[in-house]
Amino acid sequence: MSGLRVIELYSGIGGMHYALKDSGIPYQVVAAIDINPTANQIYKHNFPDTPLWNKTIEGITLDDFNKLSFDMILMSPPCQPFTRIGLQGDIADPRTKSFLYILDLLPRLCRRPRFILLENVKGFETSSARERLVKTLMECGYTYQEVMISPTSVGIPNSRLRYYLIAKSSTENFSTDTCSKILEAFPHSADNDCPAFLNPAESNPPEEPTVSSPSDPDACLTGEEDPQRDQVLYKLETRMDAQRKMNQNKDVSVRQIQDFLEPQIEDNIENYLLPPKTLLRYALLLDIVQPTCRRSVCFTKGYGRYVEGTGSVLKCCMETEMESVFGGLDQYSEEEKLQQLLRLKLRYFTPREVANLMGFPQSFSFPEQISTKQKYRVLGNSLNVMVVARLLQLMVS
Ligand SMILES: C[S@@+](CC[C@H](N)C(=O)[O-])C[C@H]1O[C@@H](n2cnc3c(N)ncnc32)[C@H](O)[C@@H]1O
Repeated sequence: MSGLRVIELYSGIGGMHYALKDSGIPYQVVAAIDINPTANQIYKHNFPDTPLWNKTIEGITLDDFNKLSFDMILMSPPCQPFTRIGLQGDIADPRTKSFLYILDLLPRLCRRPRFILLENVKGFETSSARERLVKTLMECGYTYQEVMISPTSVGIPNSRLRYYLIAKSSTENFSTDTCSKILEAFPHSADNDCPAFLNPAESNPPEEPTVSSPSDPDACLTGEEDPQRDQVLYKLETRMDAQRKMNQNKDVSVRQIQDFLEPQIEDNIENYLLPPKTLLRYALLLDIVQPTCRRSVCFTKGYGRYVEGTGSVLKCCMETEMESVFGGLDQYSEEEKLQQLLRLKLRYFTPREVANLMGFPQSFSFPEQISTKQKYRVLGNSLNVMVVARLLQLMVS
């Protein structure tokens, strides 16, 4: 196949571009489009030869899009309108405007792209934006498959459950079987009896998708059968939380955290140790992992600044047992408490390590002037490169 002409919308730091590279598909990114100056600096630093448009998507005319004559759209529209903890403004949120503009343009393009891949947060699957997307794709004669998947599916010890949609123009040679379910594993894997693509001719109009139990263990906290599930062991953790983490750590199909750590961090560790104030105030809320673990929670853009729910921290002292520190913590004075917590030697993952856990290659780097806070921020907005690479291969094959 000759190189596909690709447009990367909402390009950020180029997660989609790295996924394309990783997929082995011959390609040429003919335009990357984003309005974030920091993300754009990082993108330019890593892909100096790719045309990068610092423009709002809705400010680009149909004519300009036609001139690009592209075969593939890759896009991760802003997720804030769809996040479960957000206001869920959905299509009424101004941040969805550019996405609706793309849906409006698609039927009017002189030459529609052969492939479309979209990434978004869990929550998108029940949105009106998703309904409109699916409706537009069907009207334009695309076959598509939706997938909800986390990087643990590609052996990476990080939870980042995301919604993906892959679509191909029906002029391509595909299976005509239907599958309206949102898959929870890669299409055609042993876990699925669903075919890879949903054919518009045989499918029903878009409706509320069915998602069975979430594949992301961090999102799977029902366990109603266990009467002791809510009993707190230590560190605000219930028996069920502990069991879930233990099961994740036993899954040898997932690599260990230590494979993703920077080798020379000891020289620089002071910059990443959790400060005493954070330890004292938030110790019970931290998600703590150690190098031998096979799990970590999703790194968000607030990592390093906020503690709760922004990403795991690393216990560097292997000799100190968590239970020995957290067991009787509430009986100590503040000073004693701090001494206990310091024994764990807790630190943040470095931006490089977060990038590793998100599947970015070693060739990816940040320009010198980008601060640590900015690095965490743009990484938190990005995606898992290896998951997208796998979906691209499935879409194009
Ligand atoms: C979820 S992030 C995408 C991240 C990207 N896939 C990556 O790997 O870094 C969404 C991006 O969309 C950009 N964005 C939001 N609204 C936009 C618009 N109307 N036009 C262009 N870019 C926009 C933001 O600046 C942000 O970088």
